[in-house]
Amino acid sequence: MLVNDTAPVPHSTDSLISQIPGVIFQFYRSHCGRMHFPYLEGGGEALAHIDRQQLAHDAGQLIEHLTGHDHPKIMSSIERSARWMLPLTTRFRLPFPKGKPHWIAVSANPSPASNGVRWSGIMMDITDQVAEEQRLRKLCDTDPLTGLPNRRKLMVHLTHLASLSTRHGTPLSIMMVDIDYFKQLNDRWGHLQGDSVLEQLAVQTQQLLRCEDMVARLGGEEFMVVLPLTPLQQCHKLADRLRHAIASYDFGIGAGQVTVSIGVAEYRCGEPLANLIERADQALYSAKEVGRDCVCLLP
Ligand SMILES: Nc1nc2c(ncn2[C@@H]2O[C@H](COP(=O)(O)OP(=O)(O)OP(=O)(O)O)[C@@H](O)[C@H]2O)c(=O)[nH]1
Repeated sequence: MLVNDTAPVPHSTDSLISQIPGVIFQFYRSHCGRMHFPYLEGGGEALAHIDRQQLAHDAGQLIEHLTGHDHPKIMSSIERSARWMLPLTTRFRLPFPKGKPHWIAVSANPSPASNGVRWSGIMMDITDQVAEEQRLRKLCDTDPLTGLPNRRKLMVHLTHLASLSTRHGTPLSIMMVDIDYFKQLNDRWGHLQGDSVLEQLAVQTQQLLRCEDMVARLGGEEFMVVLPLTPLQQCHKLADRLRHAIASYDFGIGAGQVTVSIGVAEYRCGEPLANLIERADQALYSAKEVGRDCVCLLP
């Protein structure tokens, strides 16, 4: 007998809803802040273990126990949606009994109800999608050879630190680090050995820094180190320690074969970042000019 797979199979709405990979809900919040789900139906692994009966009476506990910053984030989304009658669109991590929390996306429309606001909407488990987004973001932000942040990631970070420095008047310094005669090193020892030097240099530099500092590969044999809460003189000392550590390290071709020149500059509150980078570049240029394997600074 032939079966027509494309013909809709008759379903009751309830059995259809129980099979969808997410939940349909109504959520109510009274003017005094009491929250509950008058309606919550559907399927999906992450949402399967939640206590629906409890949520039908009180949703406050579930929301209060959300992971990380999700509680204040979701409360302010609810508040904004209720105040301006705008769609509620957000995502949060739902604790999962075994393993990592699952990411849940919420999309709901508000409407005024007696003594409060009622939202009608859907929740979907988007854990796989978020993992893929994180993987792609890491790919965009990382230098594939050394695993260090790349120029793009560095600029986002530096912009954030510069605005903190301007707001709080705190010091911020950078180092521009460039390997000396890297072309000769490649020519003499081969490109693979050159790559290995870059990788090891990344590790060596990171080991000298505090966890809030960042070292990034700008491209080729050039790196930048960003040091929050660090004035110029302190940055100068650290740069000299780094220069010395590199010069005395054996990168697999004998100690003393790899040296770096370093340009150091300090951020002036409120200036464009391009000016800071330009000064560090000029300082690096001076270090190359005076013979390499040294540190120069420009305040
Ligand atoms: N092995 C390797 N070499 C690279 C990579 N990226 C850039 N280079 C090489 O780095 C060299 C940089 O050469 P230059 O810009 O002339 O600089 P330098 O020889 O270090 O000279 P100074 O900076 O003036 O001391 C070039 O030969 C590039 O091919 C990389 O990812 N791996």
